[in-house]
Amino acid sequence: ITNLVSMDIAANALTAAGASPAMLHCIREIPDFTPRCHAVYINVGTLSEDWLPSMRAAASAGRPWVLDPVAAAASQFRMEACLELLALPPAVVRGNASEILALAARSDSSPTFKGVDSSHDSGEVLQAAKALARSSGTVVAVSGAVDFITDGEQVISASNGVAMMQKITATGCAVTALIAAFVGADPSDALAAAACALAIFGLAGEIGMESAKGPASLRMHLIDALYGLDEQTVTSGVKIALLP
Ligand SMILES: Nc1ncnc2c1ncn2[C@@H]1O[C@H](COP(=O)(O)OP(=O)(O)OP(=O)(O)O)[C@@H](O)[C@H]1O
Ligand SMILES: Cc1ncsc1CCO
Ligand SMILES: [Mg+2]
Repeated sequence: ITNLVSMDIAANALTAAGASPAMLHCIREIPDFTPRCHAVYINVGTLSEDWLPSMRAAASAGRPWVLDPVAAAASQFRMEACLELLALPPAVVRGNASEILALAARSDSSPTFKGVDSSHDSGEVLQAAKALARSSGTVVAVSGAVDFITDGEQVISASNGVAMMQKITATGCAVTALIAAFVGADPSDALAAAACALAIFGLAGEIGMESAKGPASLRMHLIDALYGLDEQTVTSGVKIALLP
């Protein structure tokens, strides 16, 4: 269940990576469909009163699930929805630095709020991410120039990616969808799944950037690169480290 802006890029990124996405958000369909998924992805980017009950039901369907708290501080309604969903709890929550900071502070009143874009660097909010992971019992992933992934104790950094990825709308939403696919593939280790998905998506961005002329062609080449990845390219290209 993802926002209307991200549906296309998220479904195409997932399909290119070998997953099998299906997007639906009608409350009448959730009880039949969701129990048959390997993993559920919920993204509040274009939240509405109609969709929230579907999100609740999908998050409670007993499948591993992943939350993208897009612009969590946009409104009181959205912050309360995010905190309610977080309590269900997801296997992973992935946001940009401002989103993770707002969730950790449970606050929708940041003076630096910039909508769906971040006004903080990922490294600045590492302590908030660890605190959020501990208080909600979930893996927290903060994206940025360096992605940080933590369960509240261990912290993994993933340093792949190119800055131009921020100029394509909904790349964050797409990488959270990929995290859900990786969690579906191995629900026993959400920390590793999230770190691998972020590193591999960033690597696809690096490879795509070799042929791109700007954001629109990067979007195309990133999806092509995801499709073309093989084990050798991944194992030699990912930059993942366990922080001391
Ligand atoms: N400066 C950067 N250098 C390298 N990679 C980056 C940089 N900024 C973001 N990325 C990568 O871009 C992807 C999207 O992260 P970002 O933090 O921009 O998400 P977001 O703000 O939630 O995006 P959106 O709301 O548009 O979906 C991630 O894979 C991240 O690693
Ligand atoms: C631009 C935008 N607005 C709501 S969701 C979204 C996609 C990036 O998060
Ligand atoms: Mg986002």
